[in-house]
Amino acid sequence: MEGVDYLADERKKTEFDVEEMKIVWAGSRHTFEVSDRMAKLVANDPVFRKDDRVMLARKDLFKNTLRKATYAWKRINELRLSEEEASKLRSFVDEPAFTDLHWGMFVPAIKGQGTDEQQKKWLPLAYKMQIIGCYAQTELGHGSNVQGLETTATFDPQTDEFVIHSPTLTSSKWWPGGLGKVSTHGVVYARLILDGQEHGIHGFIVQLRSLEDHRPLPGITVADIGMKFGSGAYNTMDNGLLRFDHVRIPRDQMLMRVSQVTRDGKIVQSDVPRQLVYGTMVYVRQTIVQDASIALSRAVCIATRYSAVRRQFGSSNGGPETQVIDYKTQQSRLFPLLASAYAFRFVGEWLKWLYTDVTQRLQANDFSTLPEAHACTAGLKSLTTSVTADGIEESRKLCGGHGYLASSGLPELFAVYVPACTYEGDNTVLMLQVARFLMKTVSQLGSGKPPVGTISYMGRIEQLMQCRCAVKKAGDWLNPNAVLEAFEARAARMSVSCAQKLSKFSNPEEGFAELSADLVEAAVAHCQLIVVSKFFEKLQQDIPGKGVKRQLEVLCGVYSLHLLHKHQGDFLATSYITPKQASLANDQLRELYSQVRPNAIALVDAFNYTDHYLGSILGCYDGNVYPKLYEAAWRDPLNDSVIPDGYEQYIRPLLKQQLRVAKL
Ligand SMILES: Cc1cc2nc3c(=O)[nH]c(=O)nc-3n(C[C@H](O)[C@H](O)[C@H](O)COP(=O)(O)OP(=O)(O)OC[C@H]3O[C@@H](n4cnc5c(N)ncnc54)[C@H](O)[C@@H]3O)c2cc1C
Repeated sequence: MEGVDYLADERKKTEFDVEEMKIVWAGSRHTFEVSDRMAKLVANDPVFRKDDRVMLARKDLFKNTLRKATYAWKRINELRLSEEEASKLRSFVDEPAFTDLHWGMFVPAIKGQGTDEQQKKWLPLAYKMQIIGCYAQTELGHGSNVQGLETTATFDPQTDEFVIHSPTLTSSKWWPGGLGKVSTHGVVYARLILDGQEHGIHGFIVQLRSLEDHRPLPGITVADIGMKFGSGAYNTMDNGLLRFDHVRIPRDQMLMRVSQVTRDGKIVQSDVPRQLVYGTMVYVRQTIVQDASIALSRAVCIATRYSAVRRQFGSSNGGPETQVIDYKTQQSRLFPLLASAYAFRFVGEWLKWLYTDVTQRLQANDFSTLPEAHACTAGLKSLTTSVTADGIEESRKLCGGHGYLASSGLPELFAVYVPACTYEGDNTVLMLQVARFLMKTVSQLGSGKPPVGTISYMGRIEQLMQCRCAVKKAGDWLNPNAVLEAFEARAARMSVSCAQKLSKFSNPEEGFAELSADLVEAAVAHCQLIVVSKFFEKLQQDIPGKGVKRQLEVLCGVYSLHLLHKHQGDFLATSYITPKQASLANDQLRELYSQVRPNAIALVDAFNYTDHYLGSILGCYDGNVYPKLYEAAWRDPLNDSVIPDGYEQYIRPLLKQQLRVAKL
């Protein structure tokens, strides 16, 4: 039945002001209004339809993406949208496309690494999309280890040019999004060679295709790298391969904000500090953390709504069966993910602030907080994307068999999201960077240089090594100080334990390699502490709206206590808590699940996602799941005919025992 809200009873149970929670989730009333307007604009425009995406063959899929991206650009111009509105509109189109790399990597690379003249020359062209750019760093044989890249940029003083060359097969650029079929230009990373001497990896703006007929320029071989994981998903993107055969570019196309090559082929450092480049990295990683909260909240919204619709067992006297959301096992899998989505939203918001703070400090030549900010963004990128990828898959399982249908939206969401664990830094490699920072911090304790920002708890190391948990009853775990101290003591003790083990090795690098798995665990503990503490900080703000703050307190409790329960081995092994206190934490966690239950639907409604954006029959707002699943099945191309194509050729000969004469 159209217009009936099958989740209305659930919505009546809500104990807080959902409209106010929408503002909290969006970050501000202004952001909420912009998002709401852009989401509806996209949802109501048939060009942005995406329910057929998983069934399209690659070429049709790609052409359709080109159409959507170009049409979106047309609408952005027609409606004179601001940068904020345009970026929201693109995100609600919800389809990976060359534009993501153009706006997300190519433009920021020129802004961050180009001189003022270079920015003046290239940015206006990029802003109007008169050129389309990609970010070409990774090679077939080299990804995480950027210093191992093989592409060369050799300066030719005779012609005042760089010669860009791919000396081996493994030096072929491999993966850059937008490169395969669309980009006209790329920021290409290559090994700088001056007078036979190597000078490290630098970025170069290289034109790849003709602006007249789109053909690759002489010396350039470029193509798509082929189908990727899943249907639809990231296959809308033309990730590409690229080889250079002695391609010449003018000297002024090396990005020279930090290092410059002079006319006579000398390298000089500009007065711009090298550390400025890290500012861009902090920016990109904070957007990844924001995206993690969005992807996780989408999956959780689908799983929560469907869990309230789906019923199994427990019928008495012919009454309805039990809603699966009422099973404690379902709650213990689902509600921590719901709480994580909110936790990541708030830590992402804080990272945005951190980026502004870092930028201002860099401009004032203050680099003191940079190592901490760098470690913190690397760690949070790694933590939030890993949890989100696993959380989307868990949400799929929470939807039982129907979660496996493409129309649930979850398989495609997983396939499109999971590479976030790899790009912009492999998650394990990033956690190892955090671990290095932690080990350095521990080694400097007592040197008179107090740890700052998210690592400042290490300044209280003596207290954190000795203190014991004071919890006596389950309710004591609601005290933020008790929870924070538990996470601080665990993180500090794990780091110190690693440092002690490391000190036994005569060669520290060998020790680091040997202990790397333990070091990653210590880094994860540190990053979980950051998320927990930022959630508590959020709760200290003035949060208006009936019952809104109360719900967030419950979610914060769920987030922290589920981590404590899941990692209780760490907390017990570091002797901060006793088995009895671990058990009390779990009792409190169960109690919190009961408090989330009546509000679960409203908590996912607060994300304010349109049915178009969710792209899931199981997650639709009205909960009218079954008729929609039934209708969707009939729309599958296999159901175009009752008798399938291939019946005469294969099924009939099989059934009639005529395989010897069949044309197979
Ligand atoms: C969808 C997608 C889009 C991409 N887009 C772009 C793009 O636009 N531009 C671009 O330049 N690149 C792009 N990339 C490439 C991406 O940045 C790299 O894949 C990424 O940096 C990881 O590098 P890798 O593939 O070499 O992995 P590897 O480093 O080879 O990882 C393989 C395994 O080795 C482990 N490992 C590696 N080093 C260490 C170590 N020191 N210690 C312990 N373990 C280690 C990793 O944890 C992993 O388990 C994209 C990749 C994907 C999947």
